Amino acid sequence: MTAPALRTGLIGWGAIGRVVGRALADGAVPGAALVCVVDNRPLGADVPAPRCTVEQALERCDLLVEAAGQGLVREWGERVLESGTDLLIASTGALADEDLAKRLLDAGPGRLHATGGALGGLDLLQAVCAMGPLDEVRLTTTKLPATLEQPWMGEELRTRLWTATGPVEVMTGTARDVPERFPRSTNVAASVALAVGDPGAVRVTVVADPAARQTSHVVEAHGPHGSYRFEVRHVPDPGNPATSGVVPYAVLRSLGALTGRTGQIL
Ligand SMILES: NC(=O)C1=CN([C@@H]2O[C@H](COP(=O)(O)OP(=O)(O)OC[C@H]3O[C@@H](n4cnc5c(N)ncnc54)[C@H](OP(=O)(O)O)[C@@H]3O)[C@@H](O)[C@H]2O)C=CC1
Ligand SMILES: O=C([O-])CC(=O)C(=O)O
Repeated sequence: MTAPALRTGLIGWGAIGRVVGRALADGAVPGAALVCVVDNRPLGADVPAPRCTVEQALERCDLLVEAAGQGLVREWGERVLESGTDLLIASTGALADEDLAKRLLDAGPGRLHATGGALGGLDLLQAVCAMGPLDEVRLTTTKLPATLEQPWMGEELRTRLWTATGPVEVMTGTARDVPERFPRSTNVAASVALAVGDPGAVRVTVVADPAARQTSHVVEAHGPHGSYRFEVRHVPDPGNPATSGVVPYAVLRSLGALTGRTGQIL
């Protein structure tokens, strides 16, 4: 007998959500059925499932997929999990707030999951950390300047960003502070932190490069058991260049793993 399809709700009908929603409606993930879509904005005529509120989605769904932003995770994360609904998040940067991360990891009976998103190698880093802590973990993220401009930036940094003719370092910090400063662009830093178990241990450099037609993320780590380097270069989503085009497909892969699809690399 086949198990009933996981009733899946999607929060965020943007660059990630549209691809995920349409693929789910086309049956791309056997075992997951798109039930509803939540977004602040009008969804347009071609949305493949009814629009609803987060409260309504909690009544209708077994699993909510967050592709909206860190604010959604902050505002709704605990309520979703306490209602018994599972939550798969793209906006891992919300977990840079260690109090929130602890509350979400302790909450239930719903389970919290994070997609690997734009990064690879997190599974291996997690396995390595099970042998003991790493000595050093670094992430260097390079993106187009326009995707990195933030309201908190002063005149000097803003000018440096916009007049750059080559790579410009915009911020160095840890996975504790960087994802909050670039909430739509550096969730990957918090994802590395989730894999290694310590946001303060992940040194992050954010670089703006006007020639960066591809977004790059380089993770470097070493410790007593070995050295690791993962480098990815992604074509950005054409509608939202802060997001790499691969991310919705990473979310679909995560959904395939959650539904227990056979042959998955876990
Ligand atoms: N882990 C990873 O590797 C990555 C993670 N991300 C995360 O995924 C998020 C979504 O990315 P993307 O699809 O490109 O973003 P988009 O801005 O293209 O789409 C997000 C959509 O969600 C809506 N939204 C935001 N907040 C809420 C809310 N509280 N309730 C309902 N709808 C809401 C937005 O509406 P409005 O604009 O009106 O708020 C917008 O329509 C990013 O903000 C980022 O945090 C992105 C890329 C990679
Ligand atoms: O899509 C990417 O390359 C990464 C990204 O925006 C994020 O981590 O928030």
